[in-house]
Amino acid sequence: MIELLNVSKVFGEERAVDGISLTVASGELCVLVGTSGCGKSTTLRMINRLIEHSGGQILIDGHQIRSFNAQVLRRRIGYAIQSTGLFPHWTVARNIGLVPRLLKWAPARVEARVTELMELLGLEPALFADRMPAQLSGGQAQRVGVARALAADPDILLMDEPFGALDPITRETLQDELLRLQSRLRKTIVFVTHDMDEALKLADRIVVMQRGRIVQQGSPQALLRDPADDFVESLLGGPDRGLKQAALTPVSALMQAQDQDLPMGSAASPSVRVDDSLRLALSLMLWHRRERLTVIDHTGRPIGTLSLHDLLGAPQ
Ligand SMILES: Nc1ncnc2c1ncn2[C@@H]1O[C@H](COP(=O)(O)OP(=O)(O)OP(=O)(O)O)[C@@H](O)[C@H]1O
Repeated sequence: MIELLNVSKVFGEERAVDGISLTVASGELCVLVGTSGCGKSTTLRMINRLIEHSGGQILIDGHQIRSFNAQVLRRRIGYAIQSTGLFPHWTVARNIGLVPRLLKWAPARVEARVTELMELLGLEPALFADRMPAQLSGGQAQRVGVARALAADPDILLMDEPFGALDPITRETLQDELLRLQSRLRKTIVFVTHDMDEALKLADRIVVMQRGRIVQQGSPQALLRDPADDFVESLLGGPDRGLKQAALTPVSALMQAQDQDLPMGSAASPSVRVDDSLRLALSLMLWHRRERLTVIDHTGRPIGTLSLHDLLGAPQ
């Protein structure tokens, strides 16, 4: 668990972070979001003491971070950044094994861990272990950066715009992989982005910052339902909010199950999977000009229907 209690950071005359309080529970994925210069990266970097806080307290599992040696603390916390920070003259394998080597793991254990992580991140070891960072695409380099952050199996992961420089498709793939990894590893993650769609997709909890302060925090659904002010509402996309909310809700939330003896779509009627989003369902209705879709399970078996009427009746 990470706790920030009334934390500030002053650079010269500027209060980059101005008295923020925040608790990130174990296993939670917390996303800090806000416009450029609002203090997101500074907040993140205070947690692993790359930047020392000027006021307040930061605790990890109940202990003040200042009670730890800064280097020891940093080796306990994974850190992935947009520019990857890979050493250009080291191979991929050597880059990933950095922290375990610093922790003096036996070479065979480091090697096994590097191979395990490369497989976990979809980087075939035989193909990539001996490559240099310059021989990687942006997406592959980001995977290496994430693998390196996970190398010593830290409980806490700090991620600063890790997918920021990627094309939308690669970015989405890596977001999906992060969610898949997180469902398995349950790390405590603080993730910084200025992209609200990324925040809505990834976060258990979103923390919106503005000029060094927290203006709102809550689940993606809670923010969409009830933005605290015009700033949060505009970050959330203003009138696009309805679609963003639909993107977060699965078809299963509103479908009418078949066993309720409701009229099914015809065999030729367009179908949507039960775990697809309501946004996709709406898009299919618009595309096919139909007010009703057949809902199928992952085997393709029809299990219910979803109508436009059901969609419009969705609770806010
Ligand atoms: N080392 C530093 N020295 C002086 N001022 C700094 C330093 N680091 C950050 N700042 C200032 O602190 C403020 C917050 O910066 P920070 O990098 O935390 O913002 P951010 O929300 O992460 O922005 P971005 O999305 O553009 O990265 C900015 O005004 C920045 O200029």
